[in-house]
Amino acid sequence: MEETSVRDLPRALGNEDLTRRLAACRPAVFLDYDGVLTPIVSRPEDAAISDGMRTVVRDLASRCPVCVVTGRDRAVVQQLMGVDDLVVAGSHGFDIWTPQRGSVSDDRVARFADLVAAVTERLRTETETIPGALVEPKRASVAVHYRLVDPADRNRIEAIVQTLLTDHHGELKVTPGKMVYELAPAIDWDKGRAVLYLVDVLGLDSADTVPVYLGDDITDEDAFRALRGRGIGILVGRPDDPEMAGRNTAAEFALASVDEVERFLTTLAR
Ligand SMILES: O=P(O)(O)OC[C@H]1O[C@H](O[C@H]2O[C@H](CO)[C@@H](O)[C@H](O)[C@H]2O)[C@H](O)[C@@H](O)[C@@H]1O
Repeated sequence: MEETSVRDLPRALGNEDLTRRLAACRPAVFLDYDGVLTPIVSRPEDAAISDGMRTVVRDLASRCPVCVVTGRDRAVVQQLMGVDDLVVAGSHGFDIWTPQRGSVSDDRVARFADLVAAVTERLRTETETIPGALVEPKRASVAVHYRLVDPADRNRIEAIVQTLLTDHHGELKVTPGKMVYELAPAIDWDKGRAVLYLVDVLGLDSADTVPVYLGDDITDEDAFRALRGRGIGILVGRPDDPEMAGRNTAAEFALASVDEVERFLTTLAR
């Protein structure tokens, strides 16, 4: 799979090649939430979408298919966005919902509810004495955040996660994100699989539709890879951001910030 240094990605805004490709087909837009529709902030519960971004997402959804593909719990992201009529794939694509059909998740996911509950409980108990550690429960996965943890204590979080992986060998997987470990059932499913599933379920697999995915985090790379050759991946972030340092990406284009995302979506919505 072809990957590019974030530093070498062409910018999406004003890019002639991208403009030509988008003009030739109807876009189907897949949007990550944190770092794309809202800036990264210290506490997950404070990541509220701006009125301007909410309006442009709504405008876009009235013109073409729009899906939110997020690591967040589905209900939480719907509440944070103040929008409940979009297709949402929550918990990194493990929990997929459409306004017309309700839940359309892969059947395997429901079997892991007990595992996710047990891992969430252990994370809560074992990180209790680490100041700043945040455990974020979700319907089909769980995150443990260390953004607010003293750097000297972060290895304690990593050790807890490693022990959980050992104790649940073969049934649990971890994906690192931006100052977070995301723990999910170890099934062959991720944001990339979720996007391809949605393309199929929503009937977007036609020659006149081009899937466009906007994401910023490591888990979004699965979606960029999945769309290579059949869609367009756009990475949101700057190469000089320490959380992007040294990263290679399967995305084809870049937007530098949430403000640029809003400008790009505004252009698409016209
Ligand atoms: O797939 P996404 O919609 O981008 O969600 C990825 C994770 O985002 C959230 O955590 C990140 O954003 C927080 C708020 O800006 C920040 O405090 C945290 O450090 C970041 O990792 C969210 O809380 C997670 O559940 C998502 O999986």
